[in-house]
Amino acid sequence: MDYALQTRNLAKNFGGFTATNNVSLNVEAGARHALIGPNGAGKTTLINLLTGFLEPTAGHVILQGEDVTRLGQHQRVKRGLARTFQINRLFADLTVLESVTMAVNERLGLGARFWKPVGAHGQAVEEAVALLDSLRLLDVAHEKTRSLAYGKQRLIEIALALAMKPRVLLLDEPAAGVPTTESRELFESIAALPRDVTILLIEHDMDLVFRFADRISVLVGGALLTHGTPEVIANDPKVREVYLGEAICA
Ligand SMILES: Nc1ncnc2c1ncn2[C@@H]1O[C@H](COP(=O)(O)OP(=O)(O)OP(=O)(O)O)[C@@H](O)[C@H]1O
Repeated sequence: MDYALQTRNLAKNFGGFTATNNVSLNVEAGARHALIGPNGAGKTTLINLLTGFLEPTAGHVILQGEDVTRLGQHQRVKRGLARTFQINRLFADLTVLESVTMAVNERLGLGARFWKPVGAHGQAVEEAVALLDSLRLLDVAHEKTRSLAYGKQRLIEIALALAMKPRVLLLDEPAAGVPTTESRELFESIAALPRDVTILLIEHDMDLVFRFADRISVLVGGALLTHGTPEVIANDPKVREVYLGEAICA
C-alpha cells in the first residue's frame, strides 16, 4: 500500500494529560480521509503534531515514507505537507489574486513581495491565475478578500495552501462558521481537487464528512477508536455510542 502520511505510536502529553494516545494512523496516497471525534478528542493536537507545530512526547510522523518527526514546520511544507486553519488568516486588504500570487512567490523563494504590483512577477501571477481557475475563483480574482462571502474566503485559504504545491493537504474544519448554503459549494470545490493531492480533513459536520470522505478515522480521548470506509464507520456500534444523539448516516 502506498501511504502519503502515517503516524507510528504517536503520543502527546500536556503535563499529566494525554491528548494523543499511541496513535498509528495510515493515510493512503490520493485518499479523502476524514478525522472525526467529539470535542476534545485530540483532532487539532494530532494535526499540530503532523505539521510539526507541536513536538510529540513519543512516536513518529512519516511523510511519503520519510520520517519527518524531527523536522520543523517549514521543512515539512517543503516536503509537501500543507495545512489550513480553523480561523481566518487572510490579509483582508489584498485582492484574491494578490494573496495567491504572494503565496506562490513564497514557494518560489521570492519572498512575500505584496507591496509590488502583481504584474511584476509574471510566472507567479500565471500560476496563481491557473490555480484560481481550477477552483472556479477567477471571477473574484480582483476583489478584496474581505468583500467575499465567508465560504469563498475559506476556499481562498485552500488556494493559498495549494500554492505550496502540496502532496498532502490538511484541512482543519474548512466549513467552520460557513453557512450551510455555502458549505455544500465549498465541499464540491474541495471534492474536485486533483487526486494527486491527498487530503486529511477534520470536520464536525457529519453530513459533509460522509459525502466527501472515502476513509474515516475516529478519535476518542486522544486514541484511535476505529477506522474504515464510511459504510463501516456508519454501522459501527462503538461509533454510534460515541455520537449518541447525533445523526451518522452514510
Ligand atoms: N496546549 C495545551 N495544553 C494543555 N491541554 C491542551 C493543549 N492543547 C489541547 N489540550 C487539551 O487536549 C485535548 C484535545 O484538544 P484538541 O483541541 O486537540 O481536541 P479537538 O478534538 O480538536 O477538539 P475540538 O473538536 O473541540 O476542536 C483537550 O482536552 C484540550 O483541552
